[in-house]
Amino acid sequence: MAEERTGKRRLAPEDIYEIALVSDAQISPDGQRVAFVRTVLDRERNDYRSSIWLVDVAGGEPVRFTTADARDSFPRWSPRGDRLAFLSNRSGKDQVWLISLGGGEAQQLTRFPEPVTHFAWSPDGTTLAVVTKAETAEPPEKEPEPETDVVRITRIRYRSDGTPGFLDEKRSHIWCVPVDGGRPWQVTSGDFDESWPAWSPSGHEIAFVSNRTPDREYNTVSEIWAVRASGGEPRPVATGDAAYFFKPVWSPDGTVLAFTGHREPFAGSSRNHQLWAVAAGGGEPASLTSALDRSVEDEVLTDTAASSKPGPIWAPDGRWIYTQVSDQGNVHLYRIPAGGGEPQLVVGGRRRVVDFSLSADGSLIACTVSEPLNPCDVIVCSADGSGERRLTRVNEEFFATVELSEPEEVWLPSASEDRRPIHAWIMKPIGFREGVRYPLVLEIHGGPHAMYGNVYFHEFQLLAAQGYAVLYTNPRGSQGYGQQFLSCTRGAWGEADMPDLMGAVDAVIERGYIDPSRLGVTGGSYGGFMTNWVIGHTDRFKAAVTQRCVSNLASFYGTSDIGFHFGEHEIGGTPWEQPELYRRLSPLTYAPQMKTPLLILHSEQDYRCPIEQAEQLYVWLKKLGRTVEFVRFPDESHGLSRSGKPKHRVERLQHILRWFAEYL
Ligand SMILES: CSCC[C@H](NC=O)C(=O)N[C@@H](CO)C(=O)O
Repeated sequence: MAEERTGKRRLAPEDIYEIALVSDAQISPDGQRVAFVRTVLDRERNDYRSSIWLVDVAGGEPVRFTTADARDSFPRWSPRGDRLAFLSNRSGKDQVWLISLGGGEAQQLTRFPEPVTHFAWSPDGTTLAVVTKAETAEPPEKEPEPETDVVRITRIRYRSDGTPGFLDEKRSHIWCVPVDGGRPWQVTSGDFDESWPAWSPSGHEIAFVSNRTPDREYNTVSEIWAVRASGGEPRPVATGDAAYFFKPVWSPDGTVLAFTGHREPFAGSSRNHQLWAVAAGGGEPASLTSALDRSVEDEVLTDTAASSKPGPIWAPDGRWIYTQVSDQGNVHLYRIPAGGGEPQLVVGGRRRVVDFSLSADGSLIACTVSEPLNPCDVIVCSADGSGERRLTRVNEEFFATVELSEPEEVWLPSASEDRRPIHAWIMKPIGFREGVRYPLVLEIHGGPHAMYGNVYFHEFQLLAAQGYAVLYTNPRGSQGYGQQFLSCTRGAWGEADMPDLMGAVDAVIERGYIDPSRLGVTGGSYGGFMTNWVIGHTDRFKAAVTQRCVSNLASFYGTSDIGFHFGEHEIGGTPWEQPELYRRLSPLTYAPQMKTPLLILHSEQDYRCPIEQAEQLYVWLKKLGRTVEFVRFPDESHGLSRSGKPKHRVERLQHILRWFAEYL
């Protein structure tokens, strides 16, 4: 029907292979060109490939600049703009490569035995500050054979989601690597993990992020330190037990350091990240965004994006600091007066500013943006946001062939006593006709401190393509609506937010085109927790899919890589201090009440919400005689839906569609 009307076909799970992802838009110092990363899913190799592309700011077709059959990422212009440094796995592990804008092949700069995870150009363009866990600059002649395969664990942090196996004893440190020959030297050392190097404008010092507190094994502190580029003892800049600081950036005159974060490390993601400034010599940091009541980070969730690492950027005239701000489902670019004052919106609209960069004179900005019907493109505008132009149309051709459902942005009353309006999006099914009543799928986001928003979401579009209406909301606990809304789910998981979800479902049913006997529910991570919670507290849903879920908070405390801090803060105590609270808030407690046919999707290497969470739920429901199925994804982590092997990503989507087709 839809096809007849529009001449377009319906979206399919495998269409993830048709969508190219662009990210990390880096404008050249002279503002003439933008380098960006273009990532595609390689069906044959069941892997990802990415390359660096260039596009003229004046317009024209983007051109592919790096051509290796590899994963190239993180392009960064030399200060003179005559070459690009980037990360590439061409030699096996990610290392720094250099390519001249004048032509010629890329040259490998670093040969560390461990991957390089981040780097920064020195202001004079002679040296790179590089982050790696390597202990030597060159690989050893021969890797020593391990004496045993038995693993001895002595630290509380011994696994980290996304790192297969167990964490090793190596630490991430900063090295300096001369760009035109010469031996690299190690700048920081010791039992600390360093990240995010930022050169002082004079090139004498490097600021960085580390946790150097004595209790660092157990706490979640993140401090700002600085060290002479030649090496030596680092000095504290913004440190101590109340530091939860990231992404340092120097003022152009070198007197001030700005960074993001907050002052309650244990509260983690449940606090807005603010922008702070401190005298570069150290002192008391002052917040520049305390009146904003929003986070200066990108908090939006999607299943269709490549990663980049944007941080605040100080304008060359020293007046402004540019930063992302998460606001009601959008991620906008703001500039914050460095001396204090009203933040100014620079790039707004119903969209997500994924990353951004400034030309050397600060007159031009390049950004990657994402919108509900377009996953990603590169735009350019002036320093105040005026004169915006789109430089790429990466997926225009593909999206001209498929029909998408345009999400309607609405505010719907919560079913809680306060009837608070909850921000939500409704997608009508493809082929929608007046007078017909459709099944509805409620999507619940994770975090809980993240947000859905104005971005393309393949899973939602697929459900709409299969004839479902889709509802997604930002209930209590979500980012983007202020501190009070963000943290009010503490000690009240499920209890505080379920009424918001159910109020939204009721409000959509009232619109008249939903069949109330055909409601489905799904979500991942905390959204999986909530899916379990919801079906344990109501029988209104006819089918459910729980993904990377949590079912038992007491075992989550001991098995998740973040259980002993995130879990403890979010629930409000340890399992031995609050056994009744852990029992009350665990979905498993309500398993006997769960009647909804449930599909459990889980990755076997999920160390965030370990697969034992799914196993417990599966066996309990099976023993209770319920309709339940368990699909396990080998060699995948918590990030399966976003960065898993392409074939598994397609299979995951197919399982979701299959379950709803059968039970909804
Ligand atoms: C419910 S326990 C851990 C939840 C996890 N939070 C932090 O890592 C989570 O909900 N993650 C979300 C958002 O990133 C996800 O979609 O995986």
